[in-house]
Amino acid sequence: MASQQIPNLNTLLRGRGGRGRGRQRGRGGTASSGDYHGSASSADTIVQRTDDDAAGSRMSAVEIGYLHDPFAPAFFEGGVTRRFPIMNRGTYVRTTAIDALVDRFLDTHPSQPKQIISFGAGSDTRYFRILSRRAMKNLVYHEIDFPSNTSKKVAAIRRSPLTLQTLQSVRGTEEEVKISVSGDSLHSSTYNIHPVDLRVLADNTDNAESVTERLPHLSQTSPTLLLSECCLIYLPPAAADAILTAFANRFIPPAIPLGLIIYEPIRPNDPFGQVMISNLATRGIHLQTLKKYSSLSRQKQRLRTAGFQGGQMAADVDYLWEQWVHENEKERVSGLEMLDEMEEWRLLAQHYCVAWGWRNGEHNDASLFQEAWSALQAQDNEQDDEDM
Ligand SMILES: C[S@@+](CC[C@H](N)C(=O)[O-])C[C@H]1O[C@@H](n2cnc3c(N)ncnc32)[C@H](O)[C@@H]1O
Repeated sequence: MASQQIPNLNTLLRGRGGRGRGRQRGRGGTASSGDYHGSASSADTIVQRTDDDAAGSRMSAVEIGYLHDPFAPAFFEGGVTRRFPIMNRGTYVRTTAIDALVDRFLDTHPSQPKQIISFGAGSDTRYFRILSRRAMKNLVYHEIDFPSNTSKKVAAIRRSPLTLQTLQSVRGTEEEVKISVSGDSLHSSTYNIHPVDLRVLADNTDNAESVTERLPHLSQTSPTLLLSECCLIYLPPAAADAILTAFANRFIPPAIPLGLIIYEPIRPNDPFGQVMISNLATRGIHLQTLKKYSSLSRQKQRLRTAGFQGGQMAADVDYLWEQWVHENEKERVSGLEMLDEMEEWRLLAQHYCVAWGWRNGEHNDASLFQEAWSALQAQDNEQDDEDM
C-alpha cells in the first residue's frame, strides 16, 4: 500500500473522537497541492509519481522483514522512509495475496506456455521474483507504463548485476534483448517493458494485429493473466473499462483462457473513505474509478461485464489477512513490529481489495483459471456493505 494512498489516520481518528496520538512518520499525510496546476500533463506526472510511493512502501516492508525481495533495492533511489506498521502489514498482505494468485496460475499445467500483462507496472519486481523461484522459460511477461517510468526501470535493470543475471538465467546467452535508443523500452521473447499510455489502448482502433505493433511479443495463443495493481483506478472509468474489454474481446482471442487480478481501494463513502479521497485530492490525485467500483460486489460485477464470465471473486485486505495468511506466518509478521492499533489496521485494511476473475476458453487448457483459482476463499457478499 503506498503511503500517499493512505489517509491521515490521526485526522480520521480525531474526527471520530478516537485515540490519535499525533505521530507522523513517513511521507503519508504530507499533502501538498503546490505542484498541481490541473493540466493533463501535470496530472499525469502526479500519477506517474505514485510509483515512487509504491517503491518506497515495498522497500520499507522489505527492510523490516515483511517481504523477501532482493530486487527491490535496484528499483529504489534514496533513503528508505519507514512506514507505519499498519501500512507495512498492508503492503505484505497485498503482495502475498497477489503472489498467491499468480503462483497458482503459473503452477497449474506448468508446462503450458503462459503470459502475464501488468498494467502500470512501475517499479514492480514481480517478474524477477518469479524467475528467482522457478525457471519460467515458457512465460512471456509484459509491463506497461508511461515512458518516464519505463525509462527509469530499464536504466535500473541495466545498472543492477542481480537483475541482469536473473534475466540472463531464463533467456540463455544467445537470445536477443532489444533496448530502444531512447532507453524507454526493453523487448525480448520472454520479458517486455512497453512505454505505452494505457489510454491509447482504450481507443477502439487497435485490433489483434495492430496491437502487436504497440506491444511487441504479445502472444495471442497463450493463456493470459492481466494484472492491475493500483493502476486502472487512476484512469477515467470509461477508459479503464475499455482497456479491459479491448484485451478480453480484441487483443486476446475469446478462445484463450484469460484471468484478471485487480488491487485497489474501495469503500469511499464512509468517514475513512472520505478522508482518503480528500487527502489525495489536495495532492491532485484522483481515484477516478473508485466511485463506480466502490465495493466488492461492484468489483465482481465489473469483472462479469468485462467478459470474465468464468468466475468473479473479491476480498478486502482485512479478510485476506485473516483467511489467507497462515497462522505461523501471522505470528512471524506480528513479531516484526508492534502493531497495537488493531482498530486502525482493520479500518485501513477494509478499504483495499483484491478482485480476481476469469473466463474459460476453447483452448486445450480451457479451465486453467478455474482449476487454479476456484478453490480460493473469497469474501461473502453479506460482508460487503455498499453503503460503507
Ligand atoms: C501506484 S503505482 C503502482 C505501481 C505498481 N503496479 C505497484 O503496485 O507497485 C501506479 C502506476 O500506474 C501507472 N499508470 C497510471 N496510469 C497509467 C496509464 N494511463 N498508462 C500507463 N501507466 C499508467 C503509473 O505511471 C504508475 O507507475
